[in-house]
Amino acid sequence: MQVLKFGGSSVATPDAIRSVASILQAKKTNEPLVVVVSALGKITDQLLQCGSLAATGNVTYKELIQSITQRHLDMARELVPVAIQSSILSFIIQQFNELEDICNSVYHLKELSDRTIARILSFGEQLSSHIVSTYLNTHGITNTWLDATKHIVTDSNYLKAVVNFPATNKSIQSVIPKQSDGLWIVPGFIASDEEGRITILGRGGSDYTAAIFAAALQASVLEIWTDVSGMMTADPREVKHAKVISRISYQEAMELSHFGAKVIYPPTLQPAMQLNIPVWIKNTFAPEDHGTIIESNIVHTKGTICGISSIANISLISLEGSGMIGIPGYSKLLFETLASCEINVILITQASSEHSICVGIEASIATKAKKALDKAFAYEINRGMVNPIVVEQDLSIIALVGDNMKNHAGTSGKMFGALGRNGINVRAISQGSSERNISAVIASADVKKAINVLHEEFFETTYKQVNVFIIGTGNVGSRLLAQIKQQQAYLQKNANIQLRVIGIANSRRMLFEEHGIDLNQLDRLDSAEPMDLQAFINRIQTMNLRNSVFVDVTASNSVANTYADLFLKSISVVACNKIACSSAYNNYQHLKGMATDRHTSFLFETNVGAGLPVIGTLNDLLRSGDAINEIHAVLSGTLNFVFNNYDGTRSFATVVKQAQDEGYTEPDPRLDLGGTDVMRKIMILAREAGARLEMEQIVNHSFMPASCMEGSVENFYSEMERQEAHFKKLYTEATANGKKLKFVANYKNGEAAVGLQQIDPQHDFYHLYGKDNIVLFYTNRYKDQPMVIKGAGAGAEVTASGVFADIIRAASV
Ligand SMILES: NC(=O)C1=CN([C@@H]2O[C@H](COP(=O)(O)OP(=O)(O)OC[C@H]3O[C@@H](n4cnc5c(N)ncnc54)[C@H](O)[C@@H]3O)[C@@H](O)[C@H]2O)C=CC1
Ligand SMILES: N[C@@H](CC=O)C(=O)O
Repeated sequence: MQVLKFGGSSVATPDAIRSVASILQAKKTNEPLVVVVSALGKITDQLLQCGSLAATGNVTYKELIQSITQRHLDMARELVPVAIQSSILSFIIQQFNELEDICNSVYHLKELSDRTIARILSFGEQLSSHIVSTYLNTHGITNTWLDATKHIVTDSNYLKAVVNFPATNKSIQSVIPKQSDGLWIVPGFIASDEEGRITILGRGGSDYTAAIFAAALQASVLEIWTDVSGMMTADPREVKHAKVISRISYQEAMELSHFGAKVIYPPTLQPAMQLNIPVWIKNTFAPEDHGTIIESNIVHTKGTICGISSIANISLISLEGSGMIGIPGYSKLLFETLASCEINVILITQASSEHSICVGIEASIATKAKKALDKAFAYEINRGMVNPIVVEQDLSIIALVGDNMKNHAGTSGKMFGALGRNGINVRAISQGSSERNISAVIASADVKKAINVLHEEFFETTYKQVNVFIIGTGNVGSRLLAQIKQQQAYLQKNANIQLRVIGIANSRRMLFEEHGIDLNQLDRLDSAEPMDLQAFINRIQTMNLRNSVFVDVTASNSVANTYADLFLKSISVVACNKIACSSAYNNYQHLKGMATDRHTSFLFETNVGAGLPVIGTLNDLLRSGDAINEIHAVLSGTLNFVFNNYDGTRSFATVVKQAQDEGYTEPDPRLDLGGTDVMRKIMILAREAGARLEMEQIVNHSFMPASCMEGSVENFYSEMERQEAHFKKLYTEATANGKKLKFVANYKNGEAAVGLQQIDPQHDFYHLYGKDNIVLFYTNRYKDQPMVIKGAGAGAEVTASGVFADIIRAASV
């Protein structure tokens, strides 16, 4: 014996009913089949509306009945051959005449009792089951229509009737023999009381009918056919990569369904569950899909949780006060008051300090609850023993569900770690002793992000999604975008990172694409909306995507000033812009502190030495217990290039211009030539090493004539031409001494200085070619021979790759 139930969507259209027929045909079983049918999709709501309109004196119920009649007639005409249509058509018309008579009475009496509602609603299943039965009979699938109202016996609670199981089981067993190959079509949802008055079985009623038949007949399986391929690991409208759960226990299904997975309403499956009858969720429109089997004793081989669910529109009600500690009776009064107002409590937490009790309830009844509780606790509130009730709004519950969580350490750590890293504040937590569910109350605005974060953490072993927002598409930014484009597929395949660029901006335009910008179509930026920095930041925050990384590839002060707002939302920042880290020490520390507090990344490896691993190495030394005592370095790629290439045959200005054209200089090359860029870098290293250093404290022995540094960049170049003799003299003197010119930065004992030096051939800095940088770290462990880091220290390609590495580091946290 098998029982199958087809829901409203499975019988909503003629094609859907044809699919039902194919499914039944494919069964080819010798077992008896009972097929329970819901009303055509949306009909139950419309029938209810007919009753309500009539009861409120609104005559449009007649038009609504007309259109419902038409839908059923059209359905029958399309499905049943013309020659034999007349009997089903007259049945439909007769049923709707009856419905109209009932609604007319409601209209005249302006009275709509529960009994009448039950009667009105019963037409939906009566009609759909007759149409299905007739269609099947006329297409070679012989069946018997069985009136559920004659066999399911209930009390007279018309809208949520309670089944009399002994009478019902006996009646069903008497009409359906266990040993047969018959097929019965049964209307779901409807029953009758002992006087034969129609009753309905409440929410999920057709599932209940099916479960009642399955239990009465001790079916081998109960199949629930619907329009999705089973219960999923998360709501697929929220989580793109949600997967169907192939097997799940009854208890897990209960928990998941309670928390919003609307595929089934498990309480209605209770009769089948009590007898351990497996319940199989299948898709009428994709019958080849496996679906979900709900049964007992599931052994999950993978993972500790089977799904993630959520409930929206929650309010938290808090009862708090020092007068509660150690005094029994507060929770009794709280829950009694809520119960007396028929307020359902969805979640409960109480701290072991007994100082507060917090309950989650439906938001729509929060005001009613507060009023009732303030009244109930008026005495205690007036005496200051407890505070007036606090209601927090705009909240939702998210829950992890899984039998395997029991006695399995680490699930909640993983859950809250992932939420924390993404800046999702948890307002309340609840875990029952069954350890099958961990629930957290969070802001509704964070729900989508939270579910995705958790889904990724627990289910998506394939890859982690990282959402990147880049400002700056110049010299370095354009190379960064090219490198990301080249590596996206590689990262997904080899590093399990799906790196999506969601926003790009420069000083003129900004472009967003929630599902990732196609990096082959970057010219779209030229016609995108005008750049507005605040709007760009707001957009990142409101998109609220998980694993968001902001990348600053500008040299802009205003962009650097946005980092704090980003950290507030736990968004990681990667910057090659040096302004933030070389700003006032307090600001630098504040930003680093914020990033740490928010468990997010602030990475700026390229601030010193471009793509060279300078800051990372320094931090590794410190983390492993070493201390930086001295730093000696050549930190300007531009100046090293200039002094390596200037020999008096071309003007100094021409060589500087070449450095700029090759992408080594700052957007404003005067910062390189005047030494500011090197001052920033040595200060950043000193700060990272633990020194509290400001720019004003660094001594700069500048070699630039003051006149070159005044006015515009144009003036800078023309004045350098005029001062050629000065640069030639510097060069000639050094060469005459057998030395090379290097712009050197030194740090020792909390003091730093930068300046041009003549370097002799024995020095580590002498053989430093092209645009290379070199850094010598003298530490407690590297006393005599320093740790040396050397290599290309400027250039768009290497800098972009350093930024890219920081993005991947931020993504890998
Ligand atoms: N070139 C190199 O070797 C290295 C450069 N860097 C740093 O990289 C950063 C970028 O350098 P480049 O790409 O050479 O500069 P660039 O001048 O070529 O590009 C700067 C980009 O930032 C955009 N931008 C500037 N201000 C903006 C604002 N307020 N809002 C939106 N967009 C804005 C510009 O439109 C442009 O797209 C600089 O901070 C530099 O210090 C760091 C290490 C090495
Ligand atoms: N302009 C800088 C680039 C790297 O920070 C340099 O020349 O070193």
